[in-house]
Amino acid sequence: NGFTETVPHNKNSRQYVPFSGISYDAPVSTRSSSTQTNGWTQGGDGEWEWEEDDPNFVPSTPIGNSIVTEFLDTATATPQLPSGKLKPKQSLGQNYLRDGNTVAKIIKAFHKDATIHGDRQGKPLKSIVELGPGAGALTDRLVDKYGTDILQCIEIDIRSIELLAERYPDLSVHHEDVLQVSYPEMAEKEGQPLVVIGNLPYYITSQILFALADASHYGAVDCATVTMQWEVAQRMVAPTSCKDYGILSVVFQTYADVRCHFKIPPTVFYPAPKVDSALIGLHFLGPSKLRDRLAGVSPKDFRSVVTTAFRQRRKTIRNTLKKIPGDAFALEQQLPDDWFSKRPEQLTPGQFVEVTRLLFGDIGSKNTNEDGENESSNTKEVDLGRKVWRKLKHGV
Ligand SMILES: C[S@@+](CC[C@H](N)C(=O)[O-])C[C@H]1O[C@@H](n2cnc3c(N)ncnc32)[C@H](O)[C@@H]1O
Repeated sequence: NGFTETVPHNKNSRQYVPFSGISYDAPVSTRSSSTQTNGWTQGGDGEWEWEEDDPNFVPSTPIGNSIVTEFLDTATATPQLPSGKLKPKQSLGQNYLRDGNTVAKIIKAFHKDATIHGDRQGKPLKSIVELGPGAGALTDRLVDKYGTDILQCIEIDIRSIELLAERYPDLSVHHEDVLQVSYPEMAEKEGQPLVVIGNLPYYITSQILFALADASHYGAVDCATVTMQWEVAQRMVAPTSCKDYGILSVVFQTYADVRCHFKIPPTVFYPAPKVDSALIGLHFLGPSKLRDRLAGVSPKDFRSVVTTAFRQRRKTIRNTLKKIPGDAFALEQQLPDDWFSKRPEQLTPGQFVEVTRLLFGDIGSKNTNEDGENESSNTKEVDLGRKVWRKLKHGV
């Protein structure tokens, strides 16, 4: 499929063509150059902290009723924030969309993602999930466009639940922590994969994305159109050998086709965050294509290799891989010499898959019964795992 790169017999003789599943709707004008800003911290080993999103994020504007009212006065054609009822809570990452044009652009991009891009072409649009509807900036447009029957929302803030219940009595809004949601169960109930949209709370962006990746093991989520910090978006789409290339790039470029729709300035949010944002479209491959792309390796093993490698960004692959228990002999014998001397950011997602395969073998080869016999040589039957990327404490 153009992604997996197998190691040739003569290990020094082959050209490796990096996979690129990335596309841009619009040219992306700037790349961040700083490694210290925008709410991401970089550890002493050079790796960005991806488990706890955005630890330093502080909304720039003090929060109060008067500001909400002022905003209502000045932004007539924009999403409505009911004065006094829904004061933004920084602790819940509440930066409401206040600009009608941006909402319209997001909905347009979502519609494309949900009906045209990836494998969605020709598939009916039947089950939309909005993450964090808040005061309903996106919800209003979604209800206008698709009605309440095929839309459901997940929101942790009871004030939003009450507000939306008043506004849309027929709309299903689950009062739930988005990190605890079981997407496979939701999709099973719906009888089809979900399409997801959300202006995400930035303090948990990558955890939400990792939960979606796990859900894709079960074909529970087809696509997601979501906002995130510009820096995080850059990491999602970064090509190999770029400074932003890291765990998020390798994982999501393996699991999905990733698209950066457009950049979003802070001014369209209330309160305005200190950072730019981006709208990203993800089309998950689903279990069958993902298994092909993973060339039979287990996502858990893949995770070990990728996270260990990027935890020691400065080290060469040879030194990093010493730390991973696995078939070091097979690796030493078969891995091309020039791969050993590379640093993790120089390995394509496909090369990470190949390194994992050499170290750990494929899922089918490990699936033995008590007598040591192979129970299933067909890797297509093997479960890819329910909690590989999301934290153990999250979800069921
Ligand atoms: C950036 S705001 C977006 C609000 C609205 N969709 C908009 O665009 O104006 C993020 C929303 O996610 C909600 N939220 C934060 N943490 C959440 C969680 N763990 N589970 C569910 N919703 C959460 C917040 O309450 C808030 O409504």
